[in-house]
Amino acid sequence: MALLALHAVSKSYGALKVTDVVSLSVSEGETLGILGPNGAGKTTLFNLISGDVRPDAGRIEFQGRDMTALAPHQRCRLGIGRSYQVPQPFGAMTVFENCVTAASFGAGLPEHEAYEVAVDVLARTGLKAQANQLAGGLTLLNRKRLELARALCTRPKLLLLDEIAGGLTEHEARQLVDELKMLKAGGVTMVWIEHVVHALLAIADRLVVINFGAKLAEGKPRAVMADPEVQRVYMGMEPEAVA
Ligand SMILES: Nc1ncnc2c1ncn2[C@@H]1O[C@H](COP(=O)(O)OP(=O)(O)OP(=O)(O)O)[C@@H](O)[C@H]1O
Repeated sequence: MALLALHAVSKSYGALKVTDVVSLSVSEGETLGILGPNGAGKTTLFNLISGDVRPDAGRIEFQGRDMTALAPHQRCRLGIGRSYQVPQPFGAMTVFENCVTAASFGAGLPEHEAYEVAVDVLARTGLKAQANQLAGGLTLLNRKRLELARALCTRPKLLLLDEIAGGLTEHEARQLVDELKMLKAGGVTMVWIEHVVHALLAIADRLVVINFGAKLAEGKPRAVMADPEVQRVYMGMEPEAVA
């Protein structure tokens, strides 16, 4: 049974069909990469999965259960954690407080357990030394790490990562990929939207390419990147990554 399954999901904003009859599934333990040009509808797909946006048509299942009508906090409790493209920490709180808040309200943990989860997650995301810093003063890499940490504190079975490597230097992106590889080795199922193709290729088991709201290609990463249609769509974007 798939951990997550989308069945013919559609979403329009006025005349703009942003998600066009998309079906896809994610297996337990898998890392699925999602690629697509700007405005293709990738973040909307995450919004549909996390419940921030309701579909006009179609069905979304998690662990075999229809969750199409559930609110975002209910989906979070079921085990869907997400990071946002633009990090959204509570800037006036410390890194640790941000994590405890995510564990308390996202996962619904009692205080002492939320503290334990926060300590564990900070160690796993390389943020232990920054635990008492205000989130608003972090570097971009650490803001990205905190975005990841806050999602992990909700104890997700499925982790949705939205352009978490965006804006990072090569070296920083490599560090982040190493941390994600450790999470993957620990059994976390991930769906990762990313424009930094080489980062995605370093970890994804499978790729889906979205264009104009619909699936353009799907399969093993190397085969998808060698697809002439995918290369055409990416031409001028990251040509070296598809060579
Ligand atoms: N709430 C909304 N109201 C109207 N249009 C929207 C809304 N949300 C998204 N859109 C439009 O839907 C399209 C897809 O947006 P989306 O953010 O899903 O794309 P994306 O593939 O994630 O893009 P990027 O790679 O630039 O982040 C865009 O044209 C966007 O302007």
